[in-house]
Amino acid sequence: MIVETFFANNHVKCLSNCLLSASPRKMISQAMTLHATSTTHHAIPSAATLIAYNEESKHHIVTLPPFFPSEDQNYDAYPSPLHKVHVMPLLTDAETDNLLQLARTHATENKSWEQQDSSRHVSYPTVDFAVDECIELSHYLGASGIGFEERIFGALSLVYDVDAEDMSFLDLFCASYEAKECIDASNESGEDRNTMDHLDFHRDGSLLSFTVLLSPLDEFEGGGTIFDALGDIVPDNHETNSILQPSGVIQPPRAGYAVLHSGKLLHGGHMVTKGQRIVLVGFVDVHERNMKSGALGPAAKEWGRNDVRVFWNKRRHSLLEQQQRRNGGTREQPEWKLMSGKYLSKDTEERRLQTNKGRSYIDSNITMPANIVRNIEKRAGNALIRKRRLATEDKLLREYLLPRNERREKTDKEGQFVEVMDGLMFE
Ligand SMILES: O=C(O)CCC(=O)C(=O)O
Ligand SMILES: [Fe+2]
Repeated sequence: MIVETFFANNHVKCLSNCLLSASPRKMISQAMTLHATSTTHHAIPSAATLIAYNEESKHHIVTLPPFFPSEDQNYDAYPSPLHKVHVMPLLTDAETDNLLQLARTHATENKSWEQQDSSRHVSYPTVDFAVDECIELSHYLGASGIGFEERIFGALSLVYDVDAEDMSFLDLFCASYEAKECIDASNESGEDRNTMDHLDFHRDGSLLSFTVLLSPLDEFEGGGTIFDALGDIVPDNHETNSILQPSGVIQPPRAGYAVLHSGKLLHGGHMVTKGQRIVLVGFVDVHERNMKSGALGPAAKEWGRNDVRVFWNKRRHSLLEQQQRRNGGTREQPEWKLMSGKYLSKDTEERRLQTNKGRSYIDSNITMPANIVRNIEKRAGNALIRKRRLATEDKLLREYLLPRNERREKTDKEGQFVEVMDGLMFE
């Protein structure tokens, strides 16, 4: 069923060209409403139905397809602002060049792009440096420079419907991806470099995130931000330079563009196969008054369960391979030794009780019954795991950001704190 709902429902505003120079307030007054059509049911939508584009503002909006059953009355808020990934011009060419120069100089002087930074990003160490480590870069981006914070918060505020004053940076850093060929070449010259050419799928700590491309597109191949939820979308044939590429990769059309998305989407840095891709990445925290409390916990728990299933699946495959090698190529069920009595059928349980060995005793020869193994395998299949993971993600995107009328009042905590500080300092 094709329905005109996507942007008509949410009145997603689109930034106009004045984004590059104007204040957020001016941008709001010039904002435009985009309309697009899309499917709301489960058939995989085509790229054309998911991408809306405004020629004047050069603003692309990609809406993630639904994965959570729409029949559930409690979760009909599809698509929410968080289902959208935005690609738009953010920096002028001159600003992009200046930033790239400053970043390159700092990285070279400090060897910042020669090792992975596991101190700031523990689980997914990226090759980067924090902007506040570089005074020149901080000044250039700051209020007396190009006013980057106001610009990016203004853009995020428009497209995600969150007040800019409720946003703060959790992190802002410059990352470098280098193709393997570069690494090999530099290792030949005796240097010990530990660079990255991609970033695995992950979720950021922040509700909102962005990546600004600093390198010109002709300086690298591959790259882009990859989204699990867009992995099934087949880009239209005639759209060879579409921003949406196969496997769910979003590639901005030129340097200076930003990709804005929710950090809670499963995403990564797509493999750079040639050259170097330099990006400015930001994690933006949003004040909790905007969020449904208790929504993230259950989602994270479910994702954790899925990770365990993925782990089990990997182990099963490696066991299968081992067994295949031993048995000369026959692909048989791996034999699972039972570690817990809970998988035993009643008969076996009775038999075990007769032998008076107690419930916790498992004979080292007892293997998991084949029908149970088949069941577990079915539940651990990669396709099913992905489907469940995406359904959980979709549900979170629908409920996490509260509608405006349900958001809690702004508290004046910061204001009071400043008053006390002033009192202490000036009395
Ligand atoms: O390189 C990109 O486009 C994504 C980077 C990212 O997801 C991150 O650094 O957390
Ligand atoms: Fe990320």
